Amino acid sequence: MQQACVLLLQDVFAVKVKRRRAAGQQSGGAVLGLALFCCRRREKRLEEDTVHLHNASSEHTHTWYNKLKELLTGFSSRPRYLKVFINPSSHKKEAIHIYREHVAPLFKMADIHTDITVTERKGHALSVIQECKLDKYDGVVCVGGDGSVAELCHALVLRAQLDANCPEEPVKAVLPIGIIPAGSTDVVSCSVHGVRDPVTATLHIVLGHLQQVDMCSFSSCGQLVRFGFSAMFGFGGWSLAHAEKKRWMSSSRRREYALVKTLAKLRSEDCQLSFLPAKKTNLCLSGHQDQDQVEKDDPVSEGNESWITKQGLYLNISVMSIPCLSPHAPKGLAPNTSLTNGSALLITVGKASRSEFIKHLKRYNSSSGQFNFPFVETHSVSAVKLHPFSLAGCSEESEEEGDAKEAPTILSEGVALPWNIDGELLEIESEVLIRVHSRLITLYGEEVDEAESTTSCNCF
Ligand SMILES: Nc1ncnc2c1ncn2[C@@H]1O[C@H](COP(=O)(O)OP(=O)(O)OP(=O)(O)O)[C@@H](O)[C@H]1O
Repeated sequence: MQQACVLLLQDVFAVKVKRRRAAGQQSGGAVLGLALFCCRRREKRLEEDTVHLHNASSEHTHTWYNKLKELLTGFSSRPRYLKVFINPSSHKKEAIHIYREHVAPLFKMADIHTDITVTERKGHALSVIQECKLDKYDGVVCVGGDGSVAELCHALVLRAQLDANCPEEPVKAVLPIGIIPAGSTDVVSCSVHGVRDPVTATLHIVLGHLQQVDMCSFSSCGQLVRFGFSAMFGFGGWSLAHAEKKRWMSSSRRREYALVKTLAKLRSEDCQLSFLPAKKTNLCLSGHQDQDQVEKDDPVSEGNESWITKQGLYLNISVMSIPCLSPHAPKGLAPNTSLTNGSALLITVGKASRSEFIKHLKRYNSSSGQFNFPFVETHSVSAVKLHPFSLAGCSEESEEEGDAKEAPTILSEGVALPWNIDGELLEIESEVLIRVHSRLITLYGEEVDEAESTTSCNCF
């Protein structure tokens, strides 16, 4: 006996008339009914499925076909024409293959037309976005890793700002972005899909699932550096700087090498850190406070803004406006950070011994508790100012346990320090101002609480 099932039209992305055809026959043939191409959910994964409706009457079949087509074109968020960027150099150089194999067939089935650019160098996508006519497209698709995604998101927001002739304030990007993961970590893709899966990502695009997402602006000396989702300073910046020197290694080996090297030369940065607590919810997930840090508890008002300022030695400072989920950190580098609440999670890691710091890092890979250390603080913020001093708590030479607690040594003035902004290395000399901008960009996907964990990090 056949089982009845319910298929929601919102999950259907194409309808075709089925005909009986002889081998090699291109057209005509007796009508057999309809095929509905739809999406099925398996936890966070979206999978393609087909439902067959049998009916030998050509008239009935075409009545159903025309009505279903009309209903499907009524979904206004579904794209018809997409600008696609493919980074052929991402991760294992599989982006073009991933696009051809998993993405293009679904776009074709859903009657989505594409205009494809295979990027040739860093900054290529940015220059195309700056010059092309955007209003003919319904969305942009990025096939690549986090660096490519960050470049495109930055490009679209910058373009919106230029088009609006509004240099002072960020302007919401006019086109949504679909992200087909082809990188090594893919935290932005994981944060809106919950899995690193090109089919899931494509089906979110095809079905027009739109998710608004907060972004940050990063500026220094009054100049915009870029728009992005996350930044790490200290351990995260140095680790990326070490990794970039070994581009010839595979990305997993490079990441492991950089982690080990940065841990061996664990250093803390002497900084003045100011932040603007997010309105209403100033989440302090751990509540722990480093006693050695000089803290001005009373907020200092600048205009209508009340900044809290601290000074001290930090092993790492992260600011993340999205949860940064990945298979390595299923709950995210910034767990419970909503994509749309207009705030970011500030995570500060103060002085700690190497073994304590490793314990903190390892907990990202398991379930929780990564903030339950006396040297870790978290705050929900809407802006952060980070002023590194030329004095740095530095233990570059020694590799003994507890190095990071040693006395600071003096670095020369004007030294540019590494920042990891969305996985891209930026070297910045002076104070950096980070502001969170609510719902600055729209991504194809949805809010998810946790990523599917397919790998475990064996770096330690
Ligand atoms: N043809 C190309 N050759 C070299 N670099 C490119 C090319 N096209 C784009 N890029 C640049 O490569 C950088 C990294 O790209 P991407 O993040 O996609 O790959 P990845 O670094 O291997 O992945 P992940 O960040 O996940 O490790 C981006 O800044 C992008 O601008």
